[in-house]
Amino acid sequence: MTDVLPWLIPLLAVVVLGTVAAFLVPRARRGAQLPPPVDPGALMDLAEPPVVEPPLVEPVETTEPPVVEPVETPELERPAPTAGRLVRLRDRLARSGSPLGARLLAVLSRDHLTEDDWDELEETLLLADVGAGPAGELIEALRTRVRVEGVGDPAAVRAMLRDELVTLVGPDLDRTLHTQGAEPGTPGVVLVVGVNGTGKTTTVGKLARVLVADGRQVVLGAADTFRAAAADQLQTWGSRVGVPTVRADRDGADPAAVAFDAVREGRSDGADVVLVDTAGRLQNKAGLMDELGKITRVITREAALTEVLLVLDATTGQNGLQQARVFGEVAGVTGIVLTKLDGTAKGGIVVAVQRELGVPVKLVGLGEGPDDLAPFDAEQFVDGILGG
Ligand SMILES: Nc1nc2c(ncn2[C@@H]2O[C@H](COP(=O)(O)OP(=O)(O)OP(=O)(O)O)[C@@H](O)[C@H]2O)c(=O)[nH]1
Repeated sequence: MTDVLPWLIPLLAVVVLGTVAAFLVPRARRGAQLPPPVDPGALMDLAEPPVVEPPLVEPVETTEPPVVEPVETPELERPAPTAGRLVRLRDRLARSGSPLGARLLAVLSRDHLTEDDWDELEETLLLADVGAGPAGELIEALRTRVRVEGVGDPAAVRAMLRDELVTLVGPDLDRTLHTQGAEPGTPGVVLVVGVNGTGKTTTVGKLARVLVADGRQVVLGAADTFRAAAADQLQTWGSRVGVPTVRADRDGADPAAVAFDAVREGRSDGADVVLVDTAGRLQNKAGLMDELGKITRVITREAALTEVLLVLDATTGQNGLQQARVFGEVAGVTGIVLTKLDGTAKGGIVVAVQRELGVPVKLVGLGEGPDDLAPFDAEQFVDGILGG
């Protein structure tokens, strides 16, 4: 036994070591296997949402100072003189195809006027928006004169019709635009109101030119803070003739505050007239109409309102009368501006609206050109309609 021991011990050691190795090597191989790849989506579901760092914004190095473009001062325009504007523009009335004059003359020139002829005359007047009352009055006046004077040569018929139309339009109405300050040291203040799109901003711009042409110093107030582009539009009108515009520093600002600032600015600048443009409003929108009342009240803290102009679109016909009525109540309208008379055969609205409101038409818009606004005059207007 002792002889076997010296080689038996190493043999046992080899056997033990082999067994241990056989056991350990496969485990080591398994442990070395990589776990299957982890789906990042699955982790995202379980883990806290990652904190997303904002991307680093590289500071932009400016090597050159920014280029400041010089502000170009536009060359000031010289508006057309006020006198004679309606004469200059009156062919627009005739050209706009105002068939009123031509048709009235054609019927009146017939040899023997029958009842049908008189009906036709009345219908022509109604189609031109003269209104039933004034149309009836005109027919009566013409009937009387035809009975007395007879229907003679075309020139006499024309003169007769002209007379009666001028009477209907109102040659004696005071159409003065009140732009003188109510007290010494205060500017005249003209507030311009009306429904959307009738031409208020355009009218304020054109009116500024009329006043500049007459040598007056004007300030504009952009109290239409409702339509974003209105203040820009107004400012453009003003800058063309060197007239400053007071405007809000943000959209939707309080229009009464802008109106107030404009009047204050006009006063401190020693301006002659402040023209205040307002947002278009529907006559049935109570909030906007209240706002108009507020604008009026606030302005008068600084200076008296000398004129409230209601801008009416002549092409809207009888609908304009309804507007006129409501604005008359809320804003105390003192004068009417009839725009777009160049685009309508409904010149008779001049008569109808004056009757409806008891307020004279003071200005008429006869085109989109900057000087296509004219002080209204009954005789020149009728001559325009009759194409004479
Ligand atoms: N043909 C013609 N177009 C006119 C006349 N007056 C104004 N317009 C046009 O009418 C459109 C509306 O004019 P605006 O001055 O913007 O009207 P607004 O009343 O200020 O409009 P809101 O601010 O939206 O209420 C413009 O395209 C003007 O050029 C006119 O006498 N004749």
